[in-house]
Amino acid sequence: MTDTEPSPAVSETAESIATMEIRGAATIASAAAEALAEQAEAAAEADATASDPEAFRASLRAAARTLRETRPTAVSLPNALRYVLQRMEGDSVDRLRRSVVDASEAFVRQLDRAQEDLGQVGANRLADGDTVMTHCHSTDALACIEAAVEQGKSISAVVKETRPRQQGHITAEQLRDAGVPVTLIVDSAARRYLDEVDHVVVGADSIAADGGVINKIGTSGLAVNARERGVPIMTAAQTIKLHPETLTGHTVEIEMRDEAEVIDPEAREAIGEIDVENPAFDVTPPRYMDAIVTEQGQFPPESIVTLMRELFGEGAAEPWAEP
Ligand SMILES: O=P(O)(O)OC[C@H]1O[C@H](OP(=O)(O)O)[C@H](O)[C@@H]1O
Repeated sequence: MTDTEPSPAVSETAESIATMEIRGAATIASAAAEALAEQAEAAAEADATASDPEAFRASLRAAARTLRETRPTAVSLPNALRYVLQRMEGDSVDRLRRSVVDASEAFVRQLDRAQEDLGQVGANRLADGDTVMTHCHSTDALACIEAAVEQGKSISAVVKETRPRQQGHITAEQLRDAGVPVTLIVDSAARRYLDEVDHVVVGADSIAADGGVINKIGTSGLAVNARERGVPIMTAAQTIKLHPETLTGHTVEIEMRDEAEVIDPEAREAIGEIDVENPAFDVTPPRYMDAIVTEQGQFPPESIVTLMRELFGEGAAEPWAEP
């Protein structure tokens, strides 16, 4: 490891995020924070950085850049890196190391607490006997359903499989483990089943300042159909999903993934000359979303900007950039 080279632990985490072995906005955020702590431990031992505070700082910034470059859409990733790097302080390598490890642990604790708190808020929106529809796999959305079950409510679920990666299977398994009866459907059956559903509950990868919800591809179509059917839809999203750059007019980059996730290369070859596109996310305009549920309570999407200013008023610092 040279002074700016990421430790093997960081490279492994970055690779796992890029290949989606580690996935889901909150899980990515905690893995990134933990990887920075591992980088701090490794840099405190490495020849090039162990006795040079500036080289230590540079190696943490480089590690953060490696992690930042893995996937572009979930803002929880840069928000996690920001949280940890902004708390890196001290004039010796040992103090710097301690500050990074402490910040990383504090971040993960905060993340867990936030998910628990938002689960209670989301659960309050659900009534005994409700059927919910889910899309993709979101730990924040599941926290709401599981908290409702813990409140003693009887909840059942219609789970969309969520092509192309079928994260709905993970949701189905976790809900079943929580004692929720599950019906798994293909994505295109969603509108038909909305008639049997009381609530749609989804997660978010990023929330824009105008209240737009960036979530797994298919969320926006589901939201429009839910509105047409009169079924309320909520997004469960901890405040680390608020995207500070959108306060200054930036848009959220939508990740385009490999076409092999959509069609097997052989099948594609057999069809002949076609284009294949695989956007991983879409944007649901605020007018189609009933509520954004956070650990600080629920918000109409249009008012989320107030909370965003409060939490990220100073804008989107990039503490991983070279000074
Ligand atoms: O943070 P939690 O609620 O767990 O997940 C939030 C979102 O992250 C996932 O993205 P991907 O599967 O990583 O592409 C889904 O879009 C999900 O709604």
